[in-house]
Amino acid sequence: MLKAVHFGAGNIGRGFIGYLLYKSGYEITFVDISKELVESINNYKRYNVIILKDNVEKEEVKNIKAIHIEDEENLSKAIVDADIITTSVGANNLKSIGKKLINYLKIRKANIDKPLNIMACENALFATNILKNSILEKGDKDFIDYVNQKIGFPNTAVDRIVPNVDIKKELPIDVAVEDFYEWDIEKKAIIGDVNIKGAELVDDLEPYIERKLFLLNGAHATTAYLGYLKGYKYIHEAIEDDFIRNIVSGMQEEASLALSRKHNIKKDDLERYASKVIKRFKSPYLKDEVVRVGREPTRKLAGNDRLMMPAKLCYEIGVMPQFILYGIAAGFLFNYKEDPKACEIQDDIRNLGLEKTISKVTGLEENSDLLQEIVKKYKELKEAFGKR
Ligand SMILES: NC(=O)C1=CN([C@@H]2O[C@H](COP(=O)(O)OP(=O)(O)OC[C@H]3O[C@@H](n4cnc5c(N)ncnc54)[C@H](O)[C@@H]3O)[C@@H](O)[C@H]2O)C=CC1
Ligand SMILES: O=P(O)(O)OC[C@H]1O[C@](O)(CO)[C@@H](O)[C@@H]1O
Repeated sequence: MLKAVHFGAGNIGRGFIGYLLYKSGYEITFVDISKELVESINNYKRYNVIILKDNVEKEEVKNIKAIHIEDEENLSKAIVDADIITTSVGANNLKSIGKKLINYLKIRKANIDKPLNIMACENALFATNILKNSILEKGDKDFIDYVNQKIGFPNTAVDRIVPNVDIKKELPIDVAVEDFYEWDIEKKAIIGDVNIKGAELVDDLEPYIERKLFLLNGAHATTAYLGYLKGYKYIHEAIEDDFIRNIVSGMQEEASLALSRKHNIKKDDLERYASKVIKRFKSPYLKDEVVRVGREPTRKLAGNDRLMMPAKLCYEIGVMPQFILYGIAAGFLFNYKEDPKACEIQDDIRNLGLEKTISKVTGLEENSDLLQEIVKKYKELKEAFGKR
């Protein structure tokens, strides 16, 4: 049986990547930092994926086990035997995974000679490259040659909304997911074969990653930050608010203009994709909390992420992205106390001032047009809704 090692046994790990790997005939070894989650997986040796729609479906995932990230002996064995390694740990945790993989890949090099593909499945542009660079950065020539010849590092775009929804579960590790999913994998970077049911191998991945990161994740973050500001708990409630939906659709139009210019994608293809995303947000089954979708705002408001990237692309073609900037401004008003990164931004606004904080998070110059527009929109939104 084909063997997969997956780092990050969370929502996406179990609800999407693990689900499709199992359906493709892989035996899955999950690796996680949570001892409780590792014990739970080894205790039950299976879990259910609950597909949230009008007639809820349940699909079982079996042939699984789990290893704790510090269990060096078993992790080493799993890496040596693996046919595929995937991650869904959060883009900010990729570098630490890469560093851990170095020694295990050196042991693999000395013991086995079969192709291996490593794929990061994160909401970030070219996340697999981040992982690959952290594996190679201190390597000697022999190791670098081995990695470049024997290991494929395809980038991916992963899309399935997997909320932390509170529903009746048979097992504590069951996971509830939206009905939709899309997994695009960079064909040219694969070594040997990767056959995953439901995943699509694409020649040019960049348009897929940027379309998803801007039109889904960017729209999602905009809905989340404005929804939080107006006191909504769930995405499906916030997207029904006309003021919010108007800004979200406007930001999708701006991002679509940038995408169509950069990747020569037909406008009506992007419009169809964008309106399907809004329909997905409206699903009342997901009960997706705005504070999950808006989590870690320092990452989501950063210069290389889902809002600033399309904003800069618009500005470069002479368009001031008014709606995208409302989403970014709302992100700086996201003062959710349970989110350490949201608290970091609010502390900085108090200590450094608004303009310095926006510059620190987004990478924009303080005197830039985009930053000054964000400041204006921040003040407008705060005046109108900032009572929280
Ligand atoms: N939840 C969703 O709807 C989607 C999430 N994603 C992306 O998938 C990734 C994971 O997201 P979720 O599954 O929602 O988060 P999650 O928090 O449910 O799962 C992350 C898992 O990774 C584990 N983890 C964290 N650092 C680790 C490390 N250094 N070593 C091993 N395990 C580690 C955590 O213990 C947790 O179990 C993120 O990059 C996210 O952006 C992508 C598409 C959809
Ligand atoms: O996982 P992140 O990047 O923190 O943000 C959550 C986003 O990812 C998604 O899981 C979809 O990719 C959505 O739930 C949301 O847009």
